[in-house]
Amino acid sequence: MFNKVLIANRGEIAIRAMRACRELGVKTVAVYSEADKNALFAKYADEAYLLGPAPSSQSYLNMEKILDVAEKTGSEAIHPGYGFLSENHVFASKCEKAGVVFIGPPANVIKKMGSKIEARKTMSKAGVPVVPGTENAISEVDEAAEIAEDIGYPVIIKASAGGGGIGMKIVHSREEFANAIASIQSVAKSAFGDPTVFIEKYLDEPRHIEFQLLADRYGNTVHCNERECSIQRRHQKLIEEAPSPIITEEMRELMGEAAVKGAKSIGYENAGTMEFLYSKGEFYFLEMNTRLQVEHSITELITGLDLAKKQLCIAAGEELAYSQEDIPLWGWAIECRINAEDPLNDFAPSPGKIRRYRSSGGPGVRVDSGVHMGYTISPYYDSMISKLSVWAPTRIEAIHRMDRALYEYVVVGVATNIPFHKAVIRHEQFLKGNLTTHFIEDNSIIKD
Ligand SMILES: Nc1ncc2cc(-c3cccc4ccccc34)c(N3CC[C@@H](N)C3)nc2n1
Ligand SMILES: [Ca+2]
Repeated sequence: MFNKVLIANRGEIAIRAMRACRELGVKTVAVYSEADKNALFAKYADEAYLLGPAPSSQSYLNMEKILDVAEKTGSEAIHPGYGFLSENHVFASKCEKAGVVFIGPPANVIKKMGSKIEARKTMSKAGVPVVPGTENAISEVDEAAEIAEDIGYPVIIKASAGGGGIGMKIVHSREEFANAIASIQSVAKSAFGDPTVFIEKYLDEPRHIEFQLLADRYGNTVHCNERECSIQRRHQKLIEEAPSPIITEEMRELMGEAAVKGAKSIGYENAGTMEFLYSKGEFYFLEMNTRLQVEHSITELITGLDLAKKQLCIAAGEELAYSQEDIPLWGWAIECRINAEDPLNDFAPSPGKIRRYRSSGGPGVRVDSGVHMGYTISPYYDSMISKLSVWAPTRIEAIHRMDRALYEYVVVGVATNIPFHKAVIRHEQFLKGNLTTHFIEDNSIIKD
């Protein structure tokens, strides 16, 4: 096991990684920006170093500075968290070259899964169902139009380098096609510096079901069940649950097997998530995330696993001491992302100083937070205050528990989306488990 690990992130995920290190007796090094000099994570670490000014490009994305601190402090490994450099294959290979262990998959695997076209092709070859669509990048518009005809409208055009829903456009007819391709290519070019696009059959009302994976460096790979992430708003996940109300035992086995098969086919290592679209009893590979995700907490709650510790153990060369049968699924977990956003002002970020703060507690409640009383939420980063997760033996009990936990949560000084979560968790469609990706707009839940 490592003696010292640098956490190249901030907020709740930095504390999450540091908690895992502390339990393993590993020393921790924090790196922070000017805006985070009073942040909890910087205090929690054994050592903390200033990276630079608040803008991410001058701090949490500054690869050289981070590697410099790792070298100076004798950190043997770097935990990238999520966001920032966590799926940056250039950074992962710089770590490898610098002799610092990047806690995640090998750089070439990150690179491969970062291209949606490459990922689709690889998964299709491995026998994982993919959405019907183009095999390769679109080059000629006319040829692409032919393919769209074969697929059958509506189709969706996606940027290969895209993620989180940026660079997607639904096309309903031939007439719209040419303009749609051109607009996505220019969006992709400006957003990702890569105009490559591809086409898929548009699945109506899909559910977003993702499988948590764990793989060691010796080929042992298991899945840790699924998470339902369909309650999204503008591609930002808001409420997640594990397991999914729609996935049966049989379907879980089929999708889990596909996820493991796909991960093995690319030589996956460490924690990862395979995202599927689920529609009319069929599932299709959507994309693979080569990092630990925000919502990993609910998987930990229903399995008893500590995924962050597993990441450290795997990166340190330990074998995964589990076979698939050893991974339990017990009870039900729900997570609400508590953000400093104003639901009555189109969820606009609401940075500022937290004057009163009392997080929820009691039976079956877990709060992963990076803030504290008196902390000022910065406009430079995402507006997450915390992840509020609950566990209970059944879904309905988990819903009642989340309702109670939301009632207890006190944040004064910034607007939060707590009222929004209260409305969703009480909504009859939610109670019934009717969670399509159109849930929010279909149910105009925005009002307080
Ligand atoms: N072929 C095909 N058909 C329907 C889709 C619908 C969506 C989608 C669109 C809007 C919200 C969503 C929420 C959860 C899951 C998927 C969606 C979608 N994506 C891809 C990125 C993800 N954040 C949203 N891809 C799709 N692909
Ligand atoms: Ca992704």
